[in-house]
Amino acid sequence: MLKRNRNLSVADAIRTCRSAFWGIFVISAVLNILMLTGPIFMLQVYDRVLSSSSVPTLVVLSMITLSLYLFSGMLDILRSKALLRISMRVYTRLCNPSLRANIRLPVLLGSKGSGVHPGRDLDTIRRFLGSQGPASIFDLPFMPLYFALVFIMHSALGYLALAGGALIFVLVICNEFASRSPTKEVGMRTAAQSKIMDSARRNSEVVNAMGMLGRLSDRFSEMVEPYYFSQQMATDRSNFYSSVIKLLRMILQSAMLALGAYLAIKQEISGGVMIASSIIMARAIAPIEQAVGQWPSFIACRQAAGRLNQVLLQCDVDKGLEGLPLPRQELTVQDAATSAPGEPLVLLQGVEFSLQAGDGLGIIGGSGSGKTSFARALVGVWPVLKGAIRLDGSTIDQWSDQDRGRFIGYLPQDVELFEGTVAENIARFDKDADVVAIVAAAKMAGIHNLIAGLPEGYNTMIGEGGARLSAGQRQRVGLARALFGNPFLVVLDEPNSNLDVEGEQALSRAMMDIRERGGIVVVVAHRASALAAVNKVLIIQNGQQVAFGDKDQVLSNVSMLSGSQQPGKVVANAL
Ligand SMILES: Nc1ncnc2c1ncn2[C@@H]1O[C@H](COP(=O)(O)OP(=O)(O)OP(=O)(O)O)[C@@H](O)[C@H]1O
Repeated sequence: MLKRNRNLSVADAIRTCRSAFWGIFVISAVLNILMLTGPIFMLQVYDRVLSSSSVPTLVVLSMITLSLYLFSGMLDILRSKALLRISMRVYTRLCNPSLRANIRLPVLLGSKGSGVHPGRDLDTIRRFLGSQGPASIFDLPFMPLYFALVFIMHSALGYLALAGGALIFVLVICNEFASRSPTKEVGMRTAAQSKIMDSARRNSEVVNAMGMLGRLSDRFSEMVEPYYFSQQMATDRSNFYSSVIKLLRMILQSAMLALGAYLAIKQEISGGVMIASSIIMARAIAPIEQAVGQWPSFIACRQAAGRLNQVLLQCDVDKGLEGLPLPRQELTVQDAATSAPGEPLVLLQGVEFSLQAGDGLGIIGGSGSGKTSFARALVGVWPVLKGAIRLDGSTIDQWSDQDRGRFIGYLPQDVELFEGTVAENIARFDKDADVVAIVAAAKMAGIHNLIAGLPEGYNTMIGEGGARLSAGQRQRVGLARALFGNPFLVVLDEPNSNLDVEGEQALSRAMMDIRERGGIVVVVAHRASALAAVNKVLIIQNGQQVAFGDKDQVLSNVSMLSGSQQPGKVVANAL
């Protein structure tokens, strides 16, 4: 069945909790009605109990009030629990798309995406949704209820409450505008700081060996000051508005009491109404005050949601169709040009050739000529700006992510292994991988005996990035990973840079195996030995294709040009 994948947006994920949000809305409605328990109790005590001096009435009223308080306490706990569950559900729904976006970002945006952290943004959203922030937002729609009640008590009290409420509302809007940009700035600066931290940690050996610690710390310190400044500005502004609103609330409450007392003196309202209206007023303003307190996290959540949405949308590039037949016959490159993701500069262009099943291509060229760029375009991680790269007529992006992994094997220049066991790395972390296939890939890469000699064989943990293996071992595990599952197209970028003679022989054998089973192997080479198992050669210089054809012919042409009789030397010259 052909199926189109699509990333979930933050709104989609929140929408899946629609019924839970309705539940919270109903709980909030009941809670807000129950909030009137205190003022009504006070009203009754003043106007009924004191005037009648009836102790039984006081006891009954107290019992009812206590029950209502307990009930509202339970509802409050229920609402907090529901919010926590919603936050976890949204988090779980977006966890995988965010992780995928995180992995795709560098390939799509290059260095431009380095400040974007989908995981961190998702965490910000989760924390806000699980906090009391949404609860205070849910309380806001019930404010008119309190104002209406104050109006019912006396219109003068109602107008005063309304004027106070409007003033506070204006302050909330000012707070929103004042906090928006510093909060955004804080987010950006935090991301920049973690970037430095991450890169220093990743390159810790270089930093320690060459005494770069001090200089990196200085660089980090230079970033701390502006970070503190924006953080301080965001907090200062938010605190300022919270304090002003708090002050206003206190003034308003006393003003309500004063106006109530005046009206009571004039015998327009009772003493109970005077107290109750002041309490209701405080209750009406409480959600605004809470919302202002939660405002920085609300803005941070909204900005994180906006960023995450954009990233999820941008990374929704799995336009492939599941179930498209896998390629088996040919690779065609038509006047292809490529550049690094997110970079405008074209790094390689005018590449044109085609290979049939069973072919092996060696790519040679000087340093920085564009070989790796082409290898990346070939496996679909760098964009094809012009022309096309097709496998059996289809461009790589026409296959779904998952299917692509079934016909592409790639060994990058920096091998990039993952924390896990040798077997997991070879099997590309496929939990259902067949052990026989893992061992077959290892044997093909000539590393089976070496793995068997490790302390726990295939179950040996190799550490972060394969740190517990030697460079040559890493390269061969990477080769086995590229060969795993017998992919149709295997692209190897300088696979022999760390190999000994035995390793190079295993590599040549593996390349021959690929060709014999009807696959296509492409190898980027600096050393002539890597060309032993190929029948075609492509020469790239200065970001352009210089020659393509049968190995012997291309090498002898270059040989004639350079006047050398030895193909090995010719290759070296071509590099
Ligand atoms: N991520 C990147 N962003 C911008 N430019 C890049 C990026 N990666 C490589 N380049 C540039 O692209 C050009 C080709 O680089 P590439 O890595 O393809 O060369 P290469 O032929 O593989 O070199 P080498 O043999 O040294 O590995 C170089 O000029 C390099 O500076």
